[in-house]
Amino acid sequence: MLMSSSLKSSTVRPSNERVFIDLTDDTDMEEKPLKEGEMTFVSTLTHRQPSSSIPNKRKSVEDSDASSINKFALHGGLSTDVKTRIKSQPPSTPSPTPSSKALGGAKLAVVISSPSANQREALRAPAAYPGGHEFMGLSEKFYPTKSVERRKAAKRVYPKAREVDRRVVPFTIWAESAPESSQSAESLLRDSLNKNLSRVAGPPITFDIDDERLALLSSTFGFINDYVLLQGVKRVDRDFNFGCNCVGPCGPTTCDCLFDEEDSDEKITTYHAVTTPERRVVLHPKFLLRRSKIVECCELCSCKGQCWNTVVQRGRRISFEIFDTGPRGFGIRSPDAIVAGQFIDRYLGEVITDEEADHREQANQEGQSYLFTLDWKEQDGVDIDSDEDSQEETEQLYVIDGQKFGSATRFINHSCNPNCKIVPVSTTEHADDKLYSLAFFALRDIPPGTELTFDYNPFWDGTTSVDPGAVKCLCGEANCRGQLWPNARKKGPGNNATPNKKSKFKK
Ligand SMILES: C[S@@+](CC[C@H](N)C(=O)[O-])C[C@H]1O[C@@H](n2cnc3c(N)ncnc32)[C@H](O)[C@@H]1O
Repeated sequence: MLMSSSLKSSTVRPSNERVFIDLTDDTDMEEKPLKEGEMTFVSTLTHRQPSSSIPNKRKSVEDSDASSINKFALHGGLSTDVKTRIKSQPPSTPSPTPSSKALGGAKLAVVISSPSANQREALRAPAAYPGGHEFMGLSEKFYPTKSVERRKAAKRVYPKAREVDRRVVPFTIWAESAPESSQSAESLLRDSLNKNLSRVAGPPITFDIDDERLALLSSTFGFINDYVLLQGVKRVDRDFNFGCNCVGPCGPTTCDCLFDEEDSDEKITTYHAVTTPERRVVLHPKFLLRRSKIVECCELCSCKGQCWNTVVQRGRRISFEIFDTGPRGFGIRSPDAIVAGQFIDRYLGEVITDEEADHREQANQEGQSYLFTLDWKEQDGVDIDSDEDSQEETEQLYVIDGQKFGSATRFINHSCNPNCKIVPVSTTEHADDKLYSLAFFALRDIPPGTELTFDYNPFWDGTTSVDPGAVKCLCGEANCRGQLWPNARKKGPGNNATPNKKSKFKK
């Protein structure tokens, strides 16, 4: 940690005294600053003694770059001013954490800014984030540091004041990477990103992006292994789930998990094996032309989820490289050869309600869009007007937001001549019509190093007039439609984004 170079303490403190180091640089504090010398053991950091359970005495930080970096480590992200500082100056050499002896027996507590709404969510669902609390840099214990929160606390509106527990949240970025003074802020952020990636399931994900942009990406995006369900999003009760009752091995045309062909009792085969050296199981060619959902076998099935009909749930098998496409932002390609029908990866992110997605979309009118509505069921031949539950269903749609957390597929750009498509897949939760996987499959053989793309508007009605308010398409294909979505509303890659939420997915 960074404070021992300025560690001056020699005074013996009573063992029950607690010393606070304040890594926030809130400017909304009204309290009188501590007098110089009141706390002698740290000089370059803000420090204070609590006069009650809510911290209220401090002097402002003389922020060093190292404290800024620490702030990043604690928050899992950077404020704009911190980004600027990191860009302009390298961090100073961090030093070891002061021992309790050096503190004269006093207990040490570190104060960080109150977590953001997203960080609070991560605290509630740590399992979904590789590294859990540590990745987010937070423990479940924290003090409110913003004056508005402290005022609420005074009125007992805020939950009981809490403190950061350093035993739960070590300063891992320092302890594990022990950066040299020559290590740039960018490379620290790169290390942090690599650490996040080391916890992501599957083959390697690498980058061909300059250090500065990679650092920014590292500070704004985190890779996850599964959906993160946010407020208002629930899975169906496990008791409602079910599996197949196949006698003997599940058959490619007989398994109960397969849907029937329209107007026939014949089952739709989902996957089949192809003769490659690895004998890959791929999406059946007929299925590439369908809009059907796939229901994979699961542990509740007679096969216990061990048969051929379990591809998406087994996870990604190909490596990715995220690279800079220039005008279309980051894109993604694989160093591996991909065969037609091969599973690529799932689209992941925070799962939010449709209402929350509308708020986020409003707030991000100009930015890139990572929202993806899970509206397959609504489009599954249901006559919305005559369905008595339709109102309820419409209100309860869920949306995946891959902006802050997601998988590498959140970097897949649109093309009017795409080489991938998305298929809705139920893996383990057969009864859950609202929450299922969005799985990318290759539409054709894709040579190594080719950018992966899909059609953001697969149910394009053929209109040739380009909406001037729409996001311009820069795919460069001969059949380019000129726009990503049919109108200025940008709700998501893959969603056709009309306000009445008509979807591309049809069974
Ligand atoms: C899901 S993101 C794709 C990854 C994104 N390029 C990035 O840098 O993170 C969707 C956004 O990428 C951009 N994009 C994707 N395909 C594009 C295309 N064909 N032409 C122009 N922009 C595109 C748009 O800004 C869109 O909102």
